[in-house]
Amino acid sequence: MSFVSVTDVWQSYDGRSIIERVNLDVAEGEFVSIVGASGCGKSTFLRLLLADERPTRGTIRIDGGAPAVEPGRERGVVFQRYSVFPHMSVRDNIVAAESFATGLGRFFGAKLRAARARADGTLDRIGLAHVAGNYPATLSGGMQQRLAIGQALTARPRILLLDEPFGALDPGTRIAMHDFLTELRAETAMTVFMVTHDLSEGFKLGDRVLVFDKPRWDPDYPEKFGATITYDFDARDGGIPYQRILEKAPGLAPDIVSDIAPDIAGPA
Ligand SMILES: Nc1ncnc2c1ncn2[C@@H]1O[C@H](COP(=O)(O)OP(=O)(O)OP(=O)(O)O)[C@@H](O)[C@H]1O
Repeated sequence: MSFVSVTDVWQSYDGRSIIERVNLDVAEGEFVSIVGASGCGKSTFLRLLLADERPTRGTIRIDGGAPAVEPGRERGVVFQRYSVFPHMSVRDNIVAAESFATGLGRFFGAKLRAARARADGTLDRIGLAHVAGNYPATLSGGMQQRLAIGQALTARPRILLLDEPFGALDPGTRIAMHDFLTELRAETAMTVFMVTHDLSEGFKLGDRVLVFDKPRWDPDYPEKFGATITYDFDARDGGIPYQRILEKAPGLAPDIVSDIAPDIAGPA
């Protein structure tokens, strides 16, 4: 049985169709990468999974039920820009995230001490124990993003939603973060949805790579039709080498290829 089930989902804003006819079944523990041209509705799709918004049409089911409005234990989320609290120490960032995600309110006394001990366990796991007392501003970009992932994991969510989590990092840090995420995934068996602008990253980390694109196009009214999943590639065991994706998907729009994989795009 699928763990996340998306059936005929549409989303429009003020009559502008953003995504349409999206159908998807994801098993628990799968890692799903999402790519597509800028503005095609990838973040919108994540917000629907997060239940930040309700779809204009269609249904989303997580483990057979409607997604809870409060992400809490079910879903954790990480965005491209660091979402850490700058005025709190690294340890207190984890404590605050836990109290927020679990809806338990601020911790005091023995509960605070216990939460700090749990936070230290999380920091150990994400390699930040040595900077537990520091403020986030003293950390590198990669460390801040690890902290953001640590925050998302405090409530032990079953689904992790990542919106271009490594987009702001330099290439070396990015590769270190790939290793970190791969290890974390092996430990937790989480289901992951990751939006990325990098096809090679999508294939490296994902079990599947979904491409969002507009299959219908009205030149007089470009906003008439929304994007949907036009390809669902198997990326398990490395899948097809991403460089050869055009052999498998000759219909992949050139503007998408030049956006997500400029190294294999043909001349403009
Ligand atoms: N709440 C909203 N109200 C109105 N329009 C919105 C809203 N949220 C998103 N949009 C519009 O929907 C479109 C899709 O946005 P979205 O951020 O989902 O695209 P994206 O594929 O994630 O883009 P990018 O790759 O650039 O991050 C954009 O044109 C955006 O302006």
